[in-house]
Amino acid sequence: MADEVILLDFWPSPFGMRARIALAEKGIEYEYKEENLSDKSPLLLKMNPVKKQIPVLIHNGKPVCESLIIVRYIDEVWKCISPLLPSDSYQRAHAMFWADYVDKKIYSLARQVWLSSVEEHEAANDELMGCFKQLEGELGDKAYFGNDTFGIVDVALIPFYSWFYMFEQCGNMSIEAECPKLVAWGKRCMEKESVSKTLPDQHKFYDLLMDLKKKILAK
Ligand SMILES: N[C@@H](CCC(=O)N[C@@H](CSO)C(=O)NCC(=O)O)C(=O)O
Repeated sequence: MADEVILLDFWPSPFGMRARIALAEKGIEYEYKEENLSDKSPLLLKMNPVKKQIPVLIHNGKPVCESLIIVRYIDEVWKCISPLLPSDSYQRAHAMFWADYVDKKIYSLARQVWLSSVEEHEAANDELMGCFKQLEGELGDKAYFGNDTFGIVDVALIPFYSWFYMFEQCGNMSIEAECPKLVAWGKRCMEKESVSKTLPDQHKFYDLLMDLKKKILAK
C-alpha cells in the first residue's frame, strides 16, 4: 500500500518550511493542508493535542509533531534518498547540536528584532548578530553545514534566510558585511529547488511581516 502523507502547515512558518524542504529533498508526494491558526481545524487539534501547533506530519494516519522531529522522522523513514543526517554517530550528534542551537536561538531573537520596541531592539540585534557569527564560524569554508551535503542544520536554518532583509531593515544591520559566508551559504541553498520553491521572496515576506506587525501591535 502506498504511503499516505499529509502535512498540516501554515505557509509563512519557518518551522513548516523545514518539513516542506525535507519532503522535497526526498521527493515525497504529500497532501498539503493550510491551517488558519486563528481557527484551528479539528484535525490539527486531534493530531497535535498537546501543543496545537503546526507543522504536523501525518504518515498513514499517525501524527509526528515538532519540525526537527519531523525532519529526522522523514530522514529515517525515507533513508535511501538524500540523507539529511550523517550515518556516523559522532557527526550526527554534532549536527543535532547545531540544529538545536538554531532552534533555541534564532526564532526567538528573530521575533524580538521583528516586534520589539526601539529600546529592546539593539540588544536583540546584537544577540542575533552574535548567533549569526557563531554559525558563520561553524560553517567556515564548507559549502553546507553538513560538510559538502545539505543536511539537517541547513534545513533548520535556511527558512530564516527569508527574514534577512527584515533583519537588515529593522535592525539597521548588514548581515553580508558581518557574515559574508553565511549570506553566500543562503544564496547557495536557494539554488536548490527544494529551498527555492519553499521560501518566499525576501521583499514580499518583509511586507507581510510589517503588515502582521501592525496587526499584532494593534491588539
Ligand atoms: N517548536 C515548534 C514550533 C512550531 C510553531 O511555533 N508553530 C506556530 C506557527 S509558526 O510560528 C504555531 O503553530 N502557532 C500556533 C499556536 O502556537 O497556537 C516546531 O519546531 O515545530
